[in-house]
Amino acid sequence: MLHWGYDEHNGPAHWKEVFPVANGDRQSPIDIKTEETKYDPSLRPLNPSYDPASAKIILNNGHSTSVEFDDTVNKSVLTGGPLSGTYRLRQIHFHWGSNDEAGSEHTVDGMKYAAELHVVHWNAEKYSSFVEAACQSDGLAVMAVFLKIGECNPQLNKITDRLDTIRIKGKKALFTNFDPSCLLPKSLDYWTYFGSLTVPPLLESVIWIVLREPISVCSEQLAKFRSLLSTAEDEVACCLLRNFRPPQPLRGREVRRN
Ligand SMILES: CCN[C@H]1CN(CCOC)S(=O)(=O)c2sc(S(N)(=O)=O)cc21
Ligand SMILES: [Zn+2]
Repeated sequence: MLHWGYDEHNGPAHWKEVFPVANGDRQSPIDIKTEETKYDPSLRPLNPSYDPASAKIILNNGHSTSVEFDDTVNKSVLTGGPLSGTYRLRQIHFHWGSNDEAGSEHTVDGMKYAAELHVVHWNAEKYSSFVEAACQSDGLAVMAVFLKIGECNPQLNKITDRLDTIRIKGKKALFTNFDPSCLLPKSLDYWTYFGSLTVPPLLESVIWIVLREPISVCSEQLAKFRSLLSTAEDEVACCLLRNFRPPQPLRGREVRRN
């Protein structure tokens, strides 16, 4: 396998050839069987607190589009929920499919949403860098938000309207004055479980916080994500039509809810 991706020859079924942890016992995403989730009274309300000035750039890394934040200080953080300590906002990115019927990474009782937003944070209280945190079992906290096909989402336009300036892999553009809270649903009720990155290196260092209420997205907005290229300037252009990993075995893990 050359470089990992989402095509037939380098997609999720091949990742174990280079990243053996792909067959580990705390891999993500998972299918959330709602009847088997366990209410946990010790779970606290989620407390995202983001400063729009932390937003820096919007980027196409060939696998997704991300907004990168200044994580050199505790300006934009997530506390509460299942977390002990302060997790610092690093970046947000999206996963989508080649059609509106699939695209989310987590599924709920087997149901796929059209796309999924990931808000990535790292444990800046215990670890001195993102890279160090990414190798620790409690190093990362990713909040997942489902995107349900329906009305166009005006907040999402802040991102989709900029994608034509970063079509080619590696392209980035200034992107500031953006608070990702504008992409969160009304309710911050969630499921939580211990898992991994859903992209190589698939590190088993993520506390997943999956919001139960979806936000909306329309077909036209999804089409803009699919028009991003997974290829660089000097390569034959190839659209990033899908970039979701399918659900992985639960291996006895518990999914708790607040
Ligand atoms: C487009 C973002 N690609 C990845 C970039 N980083 C990986 C670097 O590993 C040391 S990261 O840790 O910020 C994350 S978390 C993540 S997922 N789908 O599990 O939430 C994907 C990525
Ligand atoms: Zn992701």
